[in-house]
Amino acid sequence: MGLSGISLLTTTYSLILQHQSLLLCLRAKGFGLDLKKDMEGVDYLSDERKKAQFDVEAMKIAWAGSLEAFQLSDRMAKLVANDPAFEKFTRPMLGRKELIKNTLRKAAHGWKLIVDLRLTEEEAKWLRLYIDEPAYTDLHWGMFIPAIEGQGTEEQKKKWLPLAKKMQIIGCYAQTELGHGSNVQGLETTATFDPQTDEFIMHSPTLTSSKWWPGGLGKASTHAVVYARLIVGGEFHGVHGFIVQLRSLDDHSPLPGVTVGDIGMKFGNGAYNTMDNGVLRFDHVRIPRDQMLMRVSQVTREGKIMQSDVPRQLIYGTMVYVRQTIVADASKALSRAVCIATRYSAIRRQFGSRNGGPETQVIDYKTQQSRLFPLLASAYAFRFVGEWLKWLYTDVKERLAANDFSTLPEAHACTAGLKSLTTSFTADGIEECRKLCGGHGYLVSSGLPELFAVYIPACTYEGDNVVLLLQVARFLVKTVSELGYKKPVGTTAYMGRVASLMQNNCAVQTAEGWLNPGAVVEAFESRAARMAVRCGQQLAKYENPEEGFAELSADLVEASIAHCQLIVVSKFIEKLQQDIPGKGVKQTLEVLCYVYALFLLHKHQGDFLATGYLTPKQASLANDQLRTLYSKVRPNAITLVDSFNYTDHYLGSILGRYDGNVYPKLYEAAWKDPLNDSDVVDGFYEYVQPILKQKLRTAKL
Ligand SMILES: CCCCCCC/C=C/C(=O)SCCNC(=O)CCNC(=O)[C@H](O)C(C)(C)COP(=O)(O)OP(=O)(O)OC[C@H]1O[C@@H](n2cnc3c(N)ncnc32)[C@H](O)[C@@H]1OP(=O)(O)O
Ligand SMILES: Cc1cc2nc3c(=O)[nH]c(=O)nc-3n(C[C@H](O)[C@H](O)[C@H](O)COP(=O)(O)OP(=O)(O)OC[C@H]3O[C@@H](n4cnc5c(N)ncnc54)[C@H](O)[C@@H]3O)c2cc1C
Repeated sequence: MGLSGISLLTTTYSLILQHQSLLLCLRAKGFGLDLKKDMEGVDYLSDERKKAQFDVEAMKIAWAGSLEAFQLSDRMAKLVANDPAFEKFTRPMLGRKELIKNTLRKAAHGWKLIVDLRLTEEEAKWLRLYIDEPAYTDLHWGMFIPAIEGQGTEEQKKKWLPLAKKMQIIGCYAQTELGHGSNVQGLETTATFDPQTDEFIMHSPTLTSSKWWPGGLGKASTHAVVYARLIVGGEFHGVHGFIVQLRSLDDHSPLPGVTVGDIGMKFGNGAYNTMDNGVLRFDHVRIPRDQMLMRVSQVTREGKIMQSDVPRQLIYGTMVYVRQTIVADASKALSRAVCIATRYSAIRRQFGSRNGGPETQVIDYKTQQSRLFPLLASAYAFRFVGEWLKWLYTDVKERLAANDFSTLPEAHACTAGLKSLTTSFTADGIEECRKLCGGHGYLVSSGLPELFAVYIPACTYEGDNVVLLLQVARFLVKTVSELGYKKPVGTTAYMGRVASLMQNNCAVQTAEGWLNPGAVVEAFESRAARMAVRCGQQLAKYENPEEGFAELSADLVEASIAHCQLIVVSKFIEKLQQDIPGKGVKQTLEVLCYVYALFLLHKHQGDFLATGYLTPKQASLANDQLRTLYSKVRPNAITLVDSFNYTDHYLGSILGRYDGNVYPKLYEAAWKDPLNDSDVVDGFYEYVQPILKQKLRTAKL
């Protein structure tokens, strides 16, 4: 089709949209327009794509981490996108029972592909990601298996892992209870050792001890790792994990003494309701002694407690692992929302038409850029910090295997803090992307409402974000208090220069002066160090440190955020010190890195000014530079989101379509809504017509 053909069609559509009643009339009379056929194959974003100042294919590899990682992810994305079994358009319209059945079907189809195509564990992980539907398999692979791997003995791993990895059993992670989630030491479920029979008796003594929330527990799991208070000889010996069979492997019915079910509907349509979060109660259920996970502590046949030289915190190890994966997931969720909002912002036009010419693309408004581009930069920042955190976790895991526990506190603080920082920002960022898309962003077909509904519990699960920042604060306060005699290392190494960070002030004199990694890092280090030291000084005024900690907790949370933002900024800058091939790739990433850092500096300028590191003039220069940076991002915006390499299936958004063919597809989708199956709505004759036909006798009307 030639250009004149396209413009003719576009004009026709706008006329149609303005005169919808006319179209309804045409439809009713059978004059249907084949919108799909007419607009297929046109790339409405091609002009935008031509503006790119970098090699998109090389950027895709930088985003994926390596050529191999890119190829693997791309293969799995296409495998899912081309398989009609993974259709998800109708998901938000399904009732709960249909929804769960549909999810079970997709999970079974996914497993069949994994087996038939002999996919590796890494490929299978990406396949599940692109299926893009929360399911019991997430918890089976993401928590049940890691819990056994991290807390089981060699013998236990040998017995349980092959069964789990062949999916001959399905497991979940049952820790949270109705009465306690954050406070793990407050759990009430008991596991009492019976020396007569060499068994543990699992019991739920109160209503509040009912397990509540575990994903996959409600309907799918046959087994669970259950966290319970270990009681031996009448004494409490801390909370431990136990492998407990819940349902029959023959007919899936709950075993005697086990009460289990789903906890009910959650926020949003579709969304996380594909997951069977469950409730579980035990009535004196007996399990063999060797089903307590015994890497940390062992209970002998005689009922003796033996401690290995492994710290008790390893019982929390699965959470450290999952928090690390959640940081990587934050960049995926944020980049997805940003991809939708960026493409749509280039298609959407409002105001500014001159001499009958086109209106302004909303992406060209500076306000739109100042809201959108920091989110784009954050998606890249989270991608790189996630990559680093994966490295840190792998390193810790190797050390733990060799009984070196020295880096565990740092790993705990980093995973807890970055999980909190990235999920809170991403949840807000998805909602901002919805607003950036105006009214159409509120349509389910934009993909944003479901993405938001699926994503927001990440601020709560795997540790409430405030509770986790308080864990970071404990770590920071400890680091500050030990400065006199212990050299801080890793992410707190900057505290070792606390004296100069407290004294030196920012030297930046011009807006260009902010384009200096050293100046940026020093600003973030000084702010974080000063906030942590200030908290330490305040705490010292309290006789009871716990009381002081509680009293100052809001300030401590802010100090933790400053520390975590410093980590993200530093890791982005470190990434740029590596060799990053491809024309213009490194330069474009540098722009994004400065956008990320200076956006944070602008947003939190109160901290930077209050700690005395910056003058108002320097803060204002940072903001001037930020405006210039937005202009540098603008020509690359579309190709920067193309570099995420998301298929239209994965994005699940009409507004974010690769070809930008938004209006015809939105229009087409509306007619697929079941409400439009008939012209006269079900219920009209019962409830609407009687009102229309009533003869009012009321005097006033
Ligand atoms: C791929 C999967 C898809 C994702 C789907 C999502 C599914 C969701 C699953 C879940 O939500 S599972 C349940 C998650 N639950 C939580 O995250 C609970 C949060 N609470 C806790 O982690 C702990 O209770 C607490 C807040 C850390 C407090 O624990 P406790 O009272 O025992 O400790 P403290 O006295 O505060 O600290 C003692 C000591 O231990 C250190 N520490 C705490 N946690 C860890 C850890 N995970 N690893 C290493 N070390 C840890 C802490 O720093 C203290 O150290 P010191 O100061 O004594 O040196
Ligand atoms: C979708 C979803 C899936 C989940 N999946 C699982 C699962 O598979 N397995 C599992 O075991 N659990 C699961 N959970 C449970 C989850 O881990 C807990 O909900 C989470 O740890 C938070 O605990 P809580 O609900 O007890 O919150 P609470 O601790 O009751 O938090 C309520 C409020 O109190 C505040 N607060 C609590 N303690 C403090 C404190 N010390 N200082 C200051 N403020 C505080 C919090 O900030 C929050 O604002 C899931 C939850 C959700 C929403």
